[in-house]
Amino acid sequence: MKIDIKSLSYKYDEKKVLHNINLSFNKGKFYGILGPNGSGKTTLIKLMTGLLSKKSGEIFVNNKELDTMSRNEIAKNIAYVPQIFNISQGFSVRDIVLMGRHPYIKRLESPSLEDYEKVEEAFRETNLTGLRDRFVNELSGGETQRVIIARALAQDTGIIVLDEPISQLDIHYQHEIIRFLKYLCEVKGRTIIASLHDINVAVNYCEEVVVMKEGVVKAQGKAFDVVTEGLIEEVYDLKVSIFDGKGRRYIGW
Ligand SMILES: Nc1ncnc2c1ncn2[C@@H]1O[C@H](COP(=O)(O)OP(=O)(O)OP(=O)(O)O)[C@@H](O)[C@H]1O
Repeated sequence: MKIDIKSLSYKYDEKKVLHNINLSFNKGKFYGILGPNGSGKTTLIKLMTGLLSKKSGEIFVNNKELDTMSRNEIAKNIAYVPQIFNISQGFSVRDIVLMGRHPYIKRLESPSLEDYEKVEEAFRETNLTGLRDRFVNELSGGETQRVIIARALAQDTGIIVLDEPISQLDIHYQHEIIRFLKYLCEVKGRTIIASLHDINVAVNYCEEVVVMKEGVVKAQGKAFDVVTEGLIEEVYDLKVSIFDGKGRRYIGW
């Protein structure tokens, strides 16, 4: 399960926001996309999940051009966890997670036994079993984020793309979600791509990072190799110090 991006550029009306992006995301790895506000992370994510249609360049999902894939086909390959999830009143946790099965349920048909089993599995994996009958608009931010991740799991895709999955969470839930994403890569072989604002999390948990600035990929590769004091200063315009200890790397300012 992989995504290959070749010579991708994008503009909103006349404003060019991505410039000649070339990237590959490979099976079973956890990728972090870093970069300052407005550097193009969300735009890139929306293009690779088919939410925005590209204007130049190529995006391949498992060697198939994204443009040639139906919405359903994309949804069977890539699950998307958005940055902001507006939940309509009146949906239970179970309703939302079952929505992950939509690509598999034929029009006018009811969910199958397999659909319900996938939903139950997603509940178990995200520790949501006890919350399944609650209304989603009555949950905390951390619980809501877990519900959206559970929906992505129920979608049963090889690739999960998340836009800032932990930026609204306290450190307990940040840790829980990041560890869970790592487990999905290492144990379940999923490809995880997440935009992240926390450089410390990206460096210590992601196998590879992509660092963007003003719509350009400034660096990509193994997190420990790529994230240097010089690169952070160049990209974020901020002097930082990097410390190593107990097998971890800390970026301080
Ligand atoms: N719908 C839109 N119409 C016009 N310009 C947009 C639109 N969405 C984003 N932009 C612009 O595109 C650029 C990239 O935005 P994008 O949201 O992709 O960045 P980002 O790295 O995800 O930012 P953040 O970290 O703040 O979420 C910014 O200059 C932004 O103002």
